[in-house]
Amino acid sequence: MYIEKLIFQNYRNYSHLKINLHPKMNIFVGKNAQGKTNILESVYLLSTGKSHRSSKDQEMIKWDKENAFIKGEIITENKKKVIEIGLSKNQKKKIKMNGVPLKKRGDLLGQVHSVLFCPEDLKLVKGSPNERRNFLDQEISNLRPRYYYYLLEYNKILKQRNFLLKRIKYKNSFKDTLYVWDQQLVEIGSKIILTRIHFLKKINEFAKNLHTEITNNLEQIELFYQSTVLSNKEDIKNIKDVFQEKLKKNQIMDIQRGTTTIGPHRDDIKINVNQIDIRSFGSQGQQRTAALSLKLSIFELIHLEIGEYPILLLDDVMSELDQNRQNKLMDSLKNIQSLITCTDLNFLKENYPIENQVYQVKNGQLSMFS
Ligand SMILES: Nc1ncnc2c1ncn2[C@@H]1O[C@H](COP(=O)(O)OP(=O)(O)OP(=O)(O)O)[C@@H](O)[C@H]1O
Repeated sequence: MYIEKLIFQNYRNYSHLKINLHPKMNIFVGKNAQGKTNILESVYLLSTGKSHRSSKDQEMIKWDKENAFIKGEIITENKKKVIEIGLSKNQKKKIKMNGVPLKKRGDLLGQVHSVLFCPEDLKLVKGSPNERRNFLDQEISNLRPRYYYYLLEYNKILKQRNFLLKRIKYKNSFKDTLYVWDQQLVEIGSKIILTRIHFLKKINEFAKNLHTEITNNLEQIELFYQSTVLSNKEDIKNIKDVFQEKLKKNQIMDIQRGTTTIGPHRDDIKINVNQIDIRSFGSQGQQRTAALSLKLSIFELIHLEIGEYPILLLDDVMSELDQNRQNKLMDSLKNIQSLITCTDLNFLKENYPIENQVYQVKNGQLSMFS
């Protein structure tokens, strides 16, 4: 799939922008803080309904304006999908697909696929378990939109259970109703755990091959789902039984702490390289390469599942790679659409055909690079 046209109004540092994108490589070059990442962010927004770096939609509205508008025309399976997003300082975000308003952000998931690589990806390996859970949840939701609704439901139940736990501390009779929330938590939480386990197994297969290729056979990667609801049998009934049992076992502790101490909201992904946990023991280079393998695996998995390559967004990553890895990456971009940001064009091989594909970005304005 590829994005054919992008239109902005009062989005970030852009007043107006209208560009036709190349179906293959598009390069955005410019100094720092000119608006290069903002372009990639808009494509991420059109595919997920949210920013990859701001939790508040309003932050994407141009500072002195009340509303922003972002529109993308995407070609997928030879059909055109038009996605429009309207942001407002005092209203909820509005999303339309082919002119029809979508009721929820979840309805947009699975329509347009993009994979973003950015310097912050290192957090995937180095950061807290929350980073890895969010990564997994986001990627699963894009490919299995129903999962997104499981998550919403789970978080709602979890909030209610935690609220009740805090009340039990002061009035013990509330304990009688705890089982209602436990049952619901187990029901939906087990589905989340099982979906994550299956998804991670698929990513693991891709990651193993990609990682040995990227590291010239020097390193082997292995991903494991680390669950607080440990269950050695990966079937739904078994996970439910263990989850229920553990909730009961941890009840006193949960009441004391006023929070639910086990469940998918506390799980993690373990990343081993050459059988060593690289979160704690890996070098920065190893961690970076592992993050790259993880993202590339998602890219391949999307291709396998939907039969089309997603749009690739590379935010300032070329400068992080050595010559060999840059060349490898450039070669793999031949048949897909990519949007690449950079501060110089040193990574381009001399004979690389880049006519009409390089834009100069300066203070929220685009011009063809000459
Ligand atoms: N809501 C907003 N309204 C107006 N300008 C904004 C808004 N949000 C961010 N900006 C501006 O956008 C610019 C940053 O854009 P962006 O993150 O795309 O930079 P960049 O070109 O990718 O830079 P770098 O190479 O440093 O990553 C900054 O000048 C910032 O002040």
